[in-house]
Amino acid sequence: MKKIEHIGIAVRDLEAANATYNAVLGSEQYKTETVESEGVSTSFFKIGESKIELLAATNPDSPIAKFIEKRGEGIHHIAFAVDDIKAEITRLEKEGFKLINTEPKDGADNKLVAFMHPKGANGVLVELCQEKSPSPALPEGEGARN
Ligand SMILES: CC[C@@H](C(=O)O)C(=O)SCCNC(=O)CCNC(=O)[C@H](O)C(C)(C)COP(=O)(O)OP(=O)(O)OC[C@H]1O[C@@H](n2cnc3c(N)ncnc32)[C@H](O)[C@@H]1OP(=O)(O)O
Ligand SMILES: [Co+2]
Repeated sequence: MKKIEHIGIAVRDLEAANATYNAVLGSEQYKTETVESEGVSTSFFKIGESKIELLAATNPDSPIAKFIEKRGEGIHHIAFAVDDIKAEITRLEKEGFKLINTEPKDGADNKLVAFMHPKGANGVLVELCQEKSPSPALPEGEGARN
């Protein structure tokens, strides 16, 4: 694992939290994105080589809605950057850790993601994050309409 890619913070009101973290970090979010498959709306702030990801629920069954109901707002997960997410999943499973999803799935900010259950990681939900490779460039002339 290479670095902390982001820290996820569960919030009730994304716009209000954006204003708070704008003031705390002295910079604006560089991106907002809804990932409906995860039931979240997110915004991202750069902080050195890492990021803060604010997460608000988009529906009552969202993991963020459940988390806030049980524990209130706060740190929800830590995401580590990896080069090869499938290899990391295999390595962690061999070490005896329980992965919530063993097939990488689409996350926010152009990433493939997988989660480790908090029960196996001292109460911390761990996310693995791999940058998606850019789509291969089309040969010259292909893809143009005229
Ligand atoms: C935007 C996409 C992506 C990105 O690109 O960055 C994201 O970050 S998406 C983030 C949202 N998605 C997820 O969190 C997916 C992974 N999470 C899950 O699959 C579930 O939330 C869970 C971790 C398996 C828990 O689900 P469930 O068992 O249904 O919830 P419970 O409420 O019953 O909790 C059981 C147990 O686990 C504790 N818990 C829940 N969430 C967390 C957490 N984030 N950190 C630590 N502990 C957590 C919860 O308190 C319960 O504990 P006990 O009460 O002691 O049993
Ligand atoms: Co995340």
